[in-house]
Amino acid sequence: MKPGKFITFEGIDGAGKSTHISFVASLLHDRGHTVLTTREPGGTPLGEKLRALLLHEKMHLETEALLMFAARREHLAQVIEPALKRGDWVISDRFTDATFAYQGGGRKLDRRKLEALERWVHPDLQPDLTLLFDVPLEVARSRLEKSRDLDRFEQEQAAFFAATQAEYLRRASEFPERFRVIDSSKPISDVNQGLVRLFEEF
Ligand SMILES: Nc1ncnc2c1ncn2[C@@H]1O[C@H](COP(=O)(O)OP(=O)(O)O)[C@@H](O)[C@H]1O
Ligand SMILES: Cc1cn([C@H]2C[C@H](O)[C@@H](COP(=O)(O)OP(=O)(O)O)O2)c(=O)[nH]c1=O
Repeated sequence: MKPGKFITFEGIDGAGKSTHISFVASLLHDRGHTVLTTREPGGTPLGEKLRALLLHEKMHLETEALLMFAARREHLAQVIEPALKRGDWVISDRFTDATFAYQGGGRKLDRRKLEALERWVHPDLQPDLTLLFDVPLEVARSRLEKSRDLDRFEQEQAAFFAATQAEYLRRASEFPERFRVIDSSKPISDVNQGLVRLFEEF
């Protein structure tokens, strides 16, 4: 039983997740919720160390997937589960859908292995709502290049992001009850207005 709500933000790099997280957090805060925002990989001191390795060190694909779930295990135990039990609303910049999309879709790791890890690490928890920021690949790429130095994932080629995005969209149609796809090719103010409408019904 968890009195709080768990909301995740997903999308390929440059789709606009981080830009809209603080907007949604303040929207929910204004409605009287205590809101905790966090991110993956990361969200705990150990998780942030794993994040630095994941974003910058070369490693075997299965090591990558296992470390994503190791960081997630810690994140759930230290941050997400206690917050939801207290009744807080948790917003996470990425969660397990990202592992299915990047390690499964992008890097082609067998989905059954990821499903086994998911059953191990969080058998009874799924997000209440997942916002998938959807944007054409070229738009995401040009926003990224203008905004920051690129990490190990962001340096991948277009085919990798096409496969990652396709897996995100496949999951959105597999789990329509919790996914909402946001057209984030629109200007930031339009995306914000869409989010206001979406949260009126959530
Ligand atoms: N709807 C939008 N229109 C124009 N630029 C945007 C939009 N959303 C985000 N950006 C810009 O694109 C860049 C990447 O956005 P960011 O939120 O960091 O993406 P993500 O967290 O999904 O990787 C930032 O410079 C941000 O200001
Ligand atoms: C959570 C997660 C992230 N990632 C990748 C996607 C991103 O490229 C990277 C870091 O995510 P993110 O925090 O979105 O990067 P940034 O702060 O640069 O916007 O990690 C995976 O490959 N698998 C996962 O399970």
